[in-house]
Amino acid sequence: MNILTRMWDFESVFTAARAQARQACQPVLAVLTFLWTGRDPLELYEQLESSSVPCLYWETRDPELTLLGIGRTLELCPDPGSGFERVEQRWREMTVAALVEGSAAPRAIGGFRFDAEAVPEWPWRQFPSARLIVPRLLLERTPQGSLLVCQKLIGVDDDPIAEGHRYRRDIEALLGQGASSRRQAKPSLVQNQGVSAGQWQSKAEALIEAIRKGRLQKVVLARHLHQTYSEPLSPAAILRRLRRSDARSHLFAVRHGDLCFLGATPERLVSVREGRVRTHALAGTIQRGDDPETDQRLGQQLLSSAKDRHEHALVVRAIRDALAPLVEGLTVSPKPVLHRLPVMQHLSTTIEARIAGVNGILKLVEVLQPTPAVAGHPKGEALSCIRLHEGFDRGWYAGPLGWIDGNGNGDFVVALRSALIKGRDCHLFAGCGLVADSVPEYEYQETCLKLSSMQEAV
Ligand SMILES: C=C(O[C@@H]1C=C(C(=O)O)C=C[C@H]1O)C(=O)O
Repeated sequence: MNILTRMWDFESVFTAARAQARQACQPVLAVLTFLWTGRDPLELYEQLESSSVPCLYWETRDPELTLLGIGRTLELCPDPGSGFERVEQRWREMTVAALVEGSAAPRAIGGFRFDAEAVPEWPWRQFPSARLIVPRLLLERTPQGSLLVCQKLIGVDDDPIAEGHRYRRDIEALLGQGASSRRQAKPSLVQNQGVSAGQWQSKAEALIEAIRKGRLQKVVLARHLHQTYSEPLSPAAILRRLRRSDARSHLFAVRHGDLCFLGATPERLVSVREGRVRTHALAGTIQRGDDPETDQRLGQQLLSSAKDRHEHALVVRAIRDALAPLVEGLTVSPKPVLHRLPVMQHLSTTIEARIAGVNGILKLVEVLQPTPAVAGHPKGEALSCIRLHEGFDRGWYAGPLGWIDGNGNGDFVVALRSALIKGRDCHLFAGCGLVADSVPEYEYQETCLKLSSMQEAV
């Protein structure tokens, strides 16, 4: 049984928030925190799978943090054309004026499409282009313990007593959720659709030719597989399998109606904690070996591959150049190291800095996204190439996904090794960087490797 070890008085906090809202003539965000002991947030996520409440799941490594957002008190959406800056400003104003009871700062979670300028197409048409949600209830778990955070925007005409009752009822319902009983057997694959290896490789060949002619230096060409399974798919069961198979990647799931976008990505776009900015360039890939010697040899091969080092260096340079005007004390590790995952290994270079001036994490996300690791270089040419030649809408695949809090902290990953799920349908995405020395056949094999971790888990 879960225990709320301290019960705040919702009604008096909401009454105070309403008084504040009336004085300011605008709604005030009230945030109340309780200690929470008990169930794994992923189990709760599974319980909520059949409900229609918006749900967001997030589980990162280094540092370890699990978030389960349930419901929505408000949504922050970038206005078309104004980028993330307005959103950041709105969030800052709202959190400065928030009434916070307890230790947790207000927090919003969400993500954005890979390409804000491309028109959403099937299978993404029903999925929002951008969505930063301030969840009504937020479970936060760190190695230090768990908290239940209640976030409510109180307007000048709200009834604090009725709102308080509503929260109590919702928390009781959450506490009353029984342990999961339906451990689903893996459904079997019925249909698999996507462009053939030959078609994809000819496309890659044409793009490599364009690179050789100097039209651009790198482009990331992706694949979209549409699979149909024998039974409706359970995002929670997939997350559970991903968590078991890959201890290094960051898990995420965003549900919208009957669609769920989820995955386990190895790539962090950027994190900010107490002003400290951390990111890495992740590009250059080779498979893992079946035994330690082969594994070691393959790792060395990747580290000494001129083609992969070039592909990687473009990413390092672009991240450094994008961050430089917004940070101070920028440091880049002198050379890449191996980032080892269960079926493949990547080159990774750590980049760190301190945030400068009034810049916030959304500003950093805006200038970084998409990096050449997932788009190419130069950015404009690479995006045009993708729009023209890739042949499908990436939607949220390879886009930024993460959270921001009221203390200026935040963490965004690049939504790779991911899938969009709807009932029995599963859309899988994976890509790879093409440079002048790329060989289409090897690149195709690389996309198969990248698709395999998610395919295994579905
Ligand atoms: C584009 C993907 O991965 C990216 C491309 C990589 C590469 O080309 O070597 C490596 C890691 C990621 O930055 C993907 O997983 O779909």
